[in-house]
Amino acid sequence: MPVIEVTNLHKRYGTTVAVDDVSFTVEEGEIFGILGPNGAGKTTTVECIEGLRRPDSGTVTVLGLDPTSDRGQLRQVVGAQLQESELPENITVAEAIDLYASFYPNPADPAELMAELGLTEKRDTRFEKLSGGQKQRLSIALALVGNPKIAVLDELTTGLDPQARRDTWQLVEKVRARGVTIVLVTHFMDEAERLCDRLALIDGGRVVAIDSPAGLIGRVASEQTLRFRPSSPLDESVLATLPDVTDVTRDGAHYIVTGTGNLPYTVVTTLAAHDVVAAELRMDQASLEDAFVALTGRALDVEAA
Ligand SMILES: Nc1ncnc2c1ncn2[C@@H]1O[C@H](COP(=O)(O)OP(=O)(O)OP(=O)(O)O)[C@@H](O)[C@H]1O
Repeated sequence: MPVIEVTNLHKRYGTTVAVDDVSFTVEEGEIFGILGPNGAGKTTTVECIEGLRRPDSGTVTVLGLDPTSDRGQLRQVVGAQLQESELPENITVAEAIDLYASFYPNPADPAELMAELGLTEKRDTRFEKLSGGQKQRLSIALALVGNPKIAVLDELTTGLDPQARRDTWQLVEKVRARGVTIVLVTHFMDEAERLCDRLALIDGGRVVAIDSPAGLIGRVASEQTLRFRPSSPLDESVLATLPDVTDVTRDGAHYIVTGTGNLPYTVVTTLAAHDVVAAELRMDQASLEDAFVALTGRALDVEAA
């Protein structure tokens, strides 16, 4: 059953159309990504879901509520990550969590939440002294302190180093494992590919496609390429006649095999049957980025990365 339904959402700021026509549904328990370049309308869309902005037309329903008219009820069930500027610099981690817990009738246990988010050691540290990753973890804690059914996470890992990004991704998976539905706004392909069950590609205020990451990739490229150096000479026709193989070419000592299906398995087992080992084996597969370029006709602008 969908927990969020967005239908023909349209929102403009003066003459700027931020969201032209966006429709999607989010199912209970999934991580739903909203992926698109800067200015695509992602934040405006989730702000309409959070009741922070009123759509000019179209409808948004969240757990049966209208986010604008039922904002009070909505805040009890939707946890939003707060912007950094919303916290005073000298508040400590524990004070911030206690403060936000006081807004809710059935808040999470602050000590448990801090432990789960790896913040226990930082409980008495002031906000301004936290690292980027720690601030991010605190903002996730504040989004979860009300025990929401839905958490909206916007640009979660922007500005974080690679390790902190991976830690944050694990955290998001832990949150989902608790049964929280997650709406994740991002312009990072790897993040979307790793975390999202389904995602909406948004460009210019419109939905370009909605699918699983694998489904989106599969729409634009069903072929894979294997490159390797055979450990002993091999007749190309042995590979070229395999059912999954569409093409075999040579690049010096290397073979480049293109095909579909379970290509690596087919090729490696065939080589083994001829006592040949594939040395320096590398596989190239289309990525979400390739899918984005193919579906929108342009590369993702990552200036804010
Ligand atoms: N408060 C505002 N007033 C005027 N224009 C705005 C406002 N907020 C957003 N916009 C414009 O609306 C368009 C969509 O912005 P939005 O922030 O929703 O996109 P986004 O996909 O979240 O982008 P980003 O990844 O850069 O945050 C942009 O052209 C932006 O400049």
